[in-house]
Amino acid sequence: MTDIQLYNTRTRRKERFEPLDPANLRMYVCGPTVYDRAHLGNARPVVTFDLLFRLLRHVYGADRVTYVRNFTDVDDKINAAALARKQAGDPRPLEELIRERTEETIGWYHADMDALGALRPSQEPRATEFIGQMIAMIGDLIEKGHAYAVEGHVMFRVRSYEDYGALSGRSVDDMIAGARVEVAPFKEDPMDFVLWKPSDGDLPGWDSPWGRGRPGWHIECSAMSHELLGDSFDIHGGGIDLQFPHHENEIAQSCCAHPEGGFAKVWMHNEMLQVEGKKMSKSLGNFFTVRDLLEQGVPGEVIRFVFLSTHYRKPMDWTAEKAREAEATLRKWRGLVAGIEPAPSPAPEVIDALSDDLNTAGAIAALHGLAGAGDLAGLKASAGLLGLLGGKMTERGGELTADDFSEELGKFIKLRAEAKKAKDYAKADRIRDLLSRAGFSLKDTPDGTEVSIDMLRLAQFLPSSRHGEVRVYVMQPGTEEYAETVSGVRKFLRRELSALT
Ligand SMILES: Nc1ncnc2c1ncn2[C@@H]1O[C@H](COP(=O)(O)OP(=O)(O)OP(=O)(O)O)[C@@H](O)[C@H]1O
Ligand SMILES: [Zn+2]
Repeated sequence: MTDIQLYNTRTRRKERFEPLDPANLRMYVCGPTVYDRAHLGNARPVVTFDLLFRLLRHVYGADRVTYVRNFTDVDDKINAAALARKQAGDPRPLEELIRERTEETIGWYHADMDALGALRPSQEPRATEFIGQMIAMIGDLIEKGHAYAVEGHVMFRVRSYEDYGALSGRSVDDMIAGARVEVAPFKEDPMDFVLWKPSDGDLPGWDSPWGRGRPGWHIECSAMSHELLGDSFDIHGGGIDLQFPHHENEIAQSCCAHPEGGFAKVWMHNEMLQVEGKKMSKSLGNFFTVRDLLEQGVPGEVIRFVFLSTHYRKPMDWTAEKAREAEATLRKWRGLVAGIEPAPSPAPEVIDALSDDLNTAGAIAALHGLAGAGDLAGLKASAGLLGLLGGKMTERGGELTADDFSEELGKFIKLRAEAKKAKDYAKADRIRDLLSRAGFSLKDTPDGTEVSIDMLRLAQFLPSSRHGEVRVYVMQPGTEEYAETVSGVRKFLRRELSALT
């Protein structure tokens, strides 16, 4: 059995990983609050823990690893986003706007993370589906003296848990000094944090022994991980920004509610994606989204490769130069392995590197070694373990060109020219607009009208879900999607043509 070493934030050293139950490995990773598109920083834990998931599946067996990553779909940021829409004049009830917002965001998240080659976790629980378990856990904490109800709130009594701060290696008093703790008159102690809070008006709320309200953020993860993974599980992950207070609070809640279990054995944290030395974050406004990059034509596989080039515990920047180098390497390797059957197993040096606390830079160096030595079957199998070179080619959009529709487009251009000549500018504009809806833009030049095609617009325009936003980047001539896209667009153009004439 391969020996896996992982750095445990809690003990602050690399440890030999020993599963609690080798037949049932369990990992929980804090997922996104679904109120907006994921920024590039949010993708870093996804790629990091996807890689760990793949490694564990390889070493222990694919059906022996359970990976849970939650969606936080009840949160004040979501409420604020929905409220903004309502204030902008949307007549629908807030509840409906909230649901629409979270559904939409989860769809975006899946599409973007799929594009990075991340496997879907085994389970993706939504907080709103586990409110009952949260209420039960909070009730239990009150009974055990670790929490108190006050003014419609339930607060966790931090001083009741002796080991509070162990994960960060700091005392409660140091943490108070360094943190922005919310002062509320009803708190027994400034460190106490919210387990439950009242909801008034049309804010989302559930009935509870403490009145109509909603859970605090931290209790969500404690309740969901307990429900799905039990009192003790192997690995808990997330970004280092969550270490305090979120993970300290999760530990306090879970260990006080279930003192018989050990909660998470290994704590793993990815470092931050930075912009000029600062964490990329929504609140600082220094972010761009995964979707922005995909739209610029950067293949998801390139984004993944750039992440993997830096060790997950080191801060990193995104640069266009890194993306260019990654793309050149991937293209070269794809050229080499085309048509080659992958070896039955990844190369030992690649497995060894990954097993050393996910030494991805070492693994990539080993891939270069395999390519250099001409071991192409080994290269293909080993790259697969890193989630690279698999499946379809992640080509830039653009294989599909306006030439594919030259017959139909020619007719539109002719009709538009005729309309202009007859001074029917409304009709000429209508033709331009309907083409632009499908992603075609027209440019008049002295030599005639040039047509260019915006792949993303085109993919979004097509109604079928097979043509989701991501697909377009993986479309190649000769594939089924390609043929479907061409015929879908052609149908639309013909229908509009016959309506015009
Ligand atoms: N710049 C970053 N680099 C790496 N990981 C990050 C970064 N920003 C957030 N994360 C991680 O992304 C995951 C999702 O976090 P969450 O949804 O709470 O982010 P957010 O609140 O939208 O982001 P922000 O911190 O920008 O407000 C968490 O695991 C978090 O640690
Ligand atoms: Zn969490």
